[in-house]
Amino acid sequence: MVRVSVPATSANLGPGFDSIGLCFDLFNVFEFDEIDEGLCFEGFKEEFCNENNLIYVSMKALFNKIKFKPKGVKIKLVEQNIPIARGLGSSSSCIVAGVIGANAISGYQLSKDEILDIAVEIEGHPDNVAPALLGGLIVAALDDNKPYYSKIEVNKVVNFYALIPDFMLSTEEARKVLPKEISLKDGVYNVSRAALLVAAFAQGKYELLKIACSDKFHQPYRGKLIENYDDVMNECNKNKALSVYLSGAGPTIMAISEEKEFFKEKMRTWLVQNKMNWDIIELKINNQGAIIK
Ligand SMILES: Nc1ncnc2c1ncn2[C@@H]1O[C@H](COP(=O)(O)OP(=O)(O)OP(=O)(O)O)[C@@H](O)[C@H]1O
Ligand SMILES: N[C@@H](CCO)C(=O)O
Repeated sequence: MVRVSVPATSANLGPGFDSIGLCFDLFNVFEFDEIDEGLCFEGFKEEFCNENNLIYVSMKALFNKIKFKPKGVKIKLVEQNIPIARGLGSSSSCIVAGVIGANAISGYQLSKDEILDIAVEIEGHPDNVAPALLGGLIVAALDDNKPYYSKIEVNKVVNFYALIPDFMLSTEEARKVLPKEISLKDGVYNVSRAALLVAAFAQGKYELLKIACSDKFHQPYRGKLIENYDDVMNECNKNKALSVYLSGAGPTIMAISEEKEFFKEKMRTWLVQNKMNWDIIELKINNQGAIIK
């Protein structure tokens, strides 16, 4: 049996659409076994117990690549801590776990970079699967669909608060509302901020995040899909967040704050007063990425 633990991620970080992502200490845990025959699921909701299960699809991608035929496969969901379709990388946790689990079952034939290539091919963009696999802050670009990346270990502490609504927003739906083209002005706005964001994390200059985390590529369009989006963003800013951005494809809104309990308690009280059934959790950066236990 192989046990794989895959962390949550927050992609885009504002301006880094499809290219920047950060890894957090919140894990989904899976177990993999080669069995005598068939496909067996344990611990999953009924809707995921079939051949379309993203973990199984990801396993098959690796098996096909190396031409390995398992007799049968058992996949167990041991812990699901990453909420589904909330912008915290639940799909990349499944993809990364599946590819790692299949690599283990078939005798560890592929390297981490080869695992990443397969995971990116399945997800279509690298900004969730790369930090989930490798940890830290990942900056990545695709060239001919192959990912090229650089990892920054983030060691200077800053507090991240995920404000998680009680409704889902799938990445598929959230990509449908994006514009096909962007203006040069918006391009310059995002390119300059994405570069500033990476430098701010590399040098621990978090005071730059206020400017660096803003975006014109996706947030203005996706914000309209999220009830209370503007109110939550404004309230985080009122409570002196260093920065606020839409995590991944949303609907989770991520606030970065130098304040600790004060920020969390103020926001929690405000959510209750406004009868909004959102959760707020503190997340710590994880520099390690997915592990086999
Ligand atoms: N435990 C699970 N078992 C099977 N499939 C899962 C599981 N968790 C997530 N998924 C798959 O991932 C999909 C959600 O992925 P989606 O990309 O929409 O959101 P996300 O990955 O949570 O957020 P984001 O990509 O914005 O960070 C689900 O519809 C399902 O297909
Ligand atoms: N970069 C992706 C992240 C979600 O998977 C998006 O914003 O659609």
